[in-house]
Amino acid sequence: MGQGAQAESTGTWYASYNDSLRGALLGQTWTGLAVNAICLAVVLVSVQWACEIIFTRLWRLPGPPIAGLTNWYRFYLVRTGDYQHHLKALHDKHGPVVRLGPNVVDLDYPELVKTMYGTDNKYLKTDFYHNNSTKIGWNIIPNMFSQTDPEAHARMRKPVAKHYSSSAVLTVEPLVDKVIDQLLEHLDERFVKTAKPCDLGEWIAFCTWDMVGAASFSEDFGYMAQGKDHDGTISTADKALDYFAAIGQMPFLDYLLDKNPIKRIGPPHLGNATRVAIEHIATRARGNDPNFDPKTPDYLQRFMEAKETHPDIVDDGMIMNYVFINLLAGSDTTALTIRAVMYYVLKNPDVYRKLKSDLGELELGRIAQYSEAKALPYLDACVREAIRVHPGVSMMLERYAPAEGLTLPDGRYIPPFTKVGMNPFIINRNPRIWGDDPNTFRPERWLQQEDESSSAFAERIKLFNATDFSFGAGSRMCLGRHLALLQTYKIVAALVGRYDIRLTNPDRDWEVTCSWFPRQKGLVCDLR
Ligand code: HEM
Repeated sequence: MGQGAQAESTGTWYASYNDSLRGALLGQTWTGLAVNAICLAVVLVSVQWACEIIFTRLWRLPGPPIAGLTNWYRFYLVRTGDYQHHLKALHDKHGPVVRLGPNVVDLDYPELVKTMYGTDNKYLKTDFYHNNSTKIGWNIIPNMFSQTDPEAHARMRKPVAKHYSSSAVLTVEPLVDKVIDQLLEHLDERFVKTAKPCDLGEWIAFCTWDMVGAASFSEDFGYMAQGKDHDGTISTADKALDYFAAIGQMPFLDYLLDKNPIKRIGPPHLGNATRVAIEHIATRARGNDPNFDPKTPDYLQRFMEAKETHPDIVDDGMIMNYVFINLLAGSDTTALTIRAVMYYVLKNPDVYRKLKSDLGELELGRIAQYSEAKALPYLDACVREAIRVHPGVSMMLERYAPAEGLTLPDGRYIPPFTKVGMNPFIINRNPRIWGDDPNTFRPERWLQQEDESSSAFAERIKLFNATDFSFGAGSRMCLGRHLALLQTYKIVAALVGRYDIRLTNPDRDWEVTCSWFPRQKGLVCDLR
């Protein structure tokens, strides 16, 4: 090519490049619109970011410098699968206040539980919870867990709250008993008779999911019958909760991923569980549900009654929401709590011997009544201690600081609308409350010591109870805690009372991965 032709070609290319660039900058082409939108987004995010850094004055608070610049840091911590230990290490290094994001502070002040998680709704849930909303078509419907507006939340909670009280949960005890009975039969047949090692952790998950199905709509999901997660619901729920935990650190990402209106890039849906729930609601509404026995009302029945008594609040969508809360908030959390009790008891042979002899002496029968099991001080101590060292939610329960800000016990000030919170895993290890061995599983701490007066013991337990944060606190406290505890006490009593159980590999520690819930692997046991 001659020099003239080359210059002409370069000139043409330059002109066309110049045109598209101008077009892009003026927003006259699709590329231009996209470039402009991205630039605008970058500018807005940067301005917000700079304002947060400059005006919130949080830069004075301790924490990793990178956390002051971006939420990607806490997103990364959650994705490591070891969130709770990373956070504990940060608190050990920086003290009770750790800055986790540009506008996020994690606190370890048990004395502030009542202030921050009270019943006055001064500290509102943050947008961490938005992504837990139910998405139906284009509509995003907050459920009881994710609702951030206190009035709307109270309206949702009121029609069903009474059915989860400590006395009301006893009405579903017969449904729970049926499932525990099946668990024992399966363990006898599949593991005791064959002397094969049993992955007890897996069976506890099958059992709690079946139990939640039974308590919700009088029919289990068949996980124990099939001996596996036959429809993938359990693993899908795990994935969904891992997604919620990570995306909650940077909630806007949810609109680009799971709630993306053009192409959804989220965790898989709970297809089969949704189908089962809808089928049950439909057959119950038609009055031809073969599994339902009116003498033992289940939760679906209670929710349908709530539709009659509170027609302005409860419609079919809300019934679905209530059912899904039972499934999603109640199965994994309860399973990991039961596993935690079993693991710590089995890892500590003295504790195991003591619990077994206590249970043996009482002749509780094949399945103890909840009232009997709850009244056993050593079982109670084991359950409470396992929940303390291994709380089912090991994530910061995020709230916005109120308009007047928050003054910490040491005088430091947290400005309004900062995301503040406490994490049960950290609070449950605070040495000011739990003494000099907070990391040790020691059920005896819940019992009166030989040299301790009754009044001193009562004072100590009062302090423990006041800072007990494993189920949250105040008006947003866990709705299903009594249901979860009923299952936990009964199953642990049934397993330890009935079998001679040993860890197949007693020297091996289990693997725990934590995003929202600390999930465990490696509770493989020999049952006799
Ligand atoms: C051992 C098992 C469980 C643990 C450790 C647990 C833990 C928690 C925690 C820590 C919260 C407070 C979250 C926050 O304030 O940010 C919570 C809330 C909640 N939990 Fe549970 N939970 C368990 C079982 C259940 C069960 C069986 C249900 C079934 C109904 C349930 C339903 C709920 C609901 C509806 C809320 C939201 C309450 C509200 O905002 O009004 N949970 N849970």
